[in-house]
Amino acid sequence: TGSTRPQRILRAVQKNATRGDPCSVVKAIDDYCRHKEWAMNVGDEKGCIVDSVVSEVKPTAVLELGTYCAYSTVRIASLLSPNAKLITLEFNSDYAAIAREVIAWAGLQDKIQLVEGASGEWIPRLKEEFGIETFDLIFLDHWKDRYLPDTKLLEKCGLLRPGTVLLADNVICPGTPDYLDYVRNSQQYKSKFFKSHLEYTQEEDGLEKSVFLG
Ligand SMILES: O=C(NCCCCCn1ccc2cnccc21)c1cc(-c2ccc(F)cc2)cc(O)c1O
Ligand SMILES: [Mg+2]
Repeated sequence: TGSTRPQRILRAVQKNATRGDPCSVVKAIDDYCRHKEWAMNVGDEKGCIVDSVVSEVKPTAVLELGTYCAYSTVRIASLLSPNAKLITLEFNSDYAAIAREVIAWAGLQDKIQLVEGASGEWIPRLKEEFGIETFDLIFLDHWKDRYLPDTKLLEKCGLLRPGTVLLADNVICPGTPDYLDYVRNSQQYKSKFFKSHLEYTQEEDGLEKSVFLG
């Protein structure tokens, strides 16, 4: 049996990136996925928008929903202050295993906690299991039909505070219409769309940045 796409991405990182150098890990994945085979990383174009939001928010507590091969995990964590922490949730255990190796190659295992499981099951447990009060930044990049229910669950669990930023990938492609409708029409959010393209393609996509107002 052959290798999987995540395994080939990890191999490209181990071949082309420098241990302990997150930027080289990000570049190795982008080069592989742009020139060899497409994969659902947020990618370099949308990644620059993610970078600018992280730099503006300066979060100390970050939640990522959807790790995949840890491309955005590494990209975000590399911008965090020394005491900041990132919790990333991955449902697929094969993806999680690869992600752990990519995170280790980047040398970011002390900043990142990878949790395996479903958002609906884990969000209610985050406060107790990880001593989290509220998150400063949440990156939504998991099942597109879970963005809205999980946002409501995060509200219900008291994991948002006035000023918490939700940054959502793929709001155009594959699309998250019910989530967009909610954050753009709710009095509890100030929402802004960042037009971009689907990773490594010319297809339209974008990120939605929504500030929770409380
Ligand atoms: O599906 C996408 N991502 C989600 C993957 C599965 C997440 C599973 N998961 C992880 C944590 C977690 C916690 N709870 C429950 C489930 C959970 C995705 C797809 C495309 C895409 C694909 C084909 C195409 F033609 C165009 C676009 C592009 C993207 O950028 C994407 O992100
Ligand atoms: Mg995505």
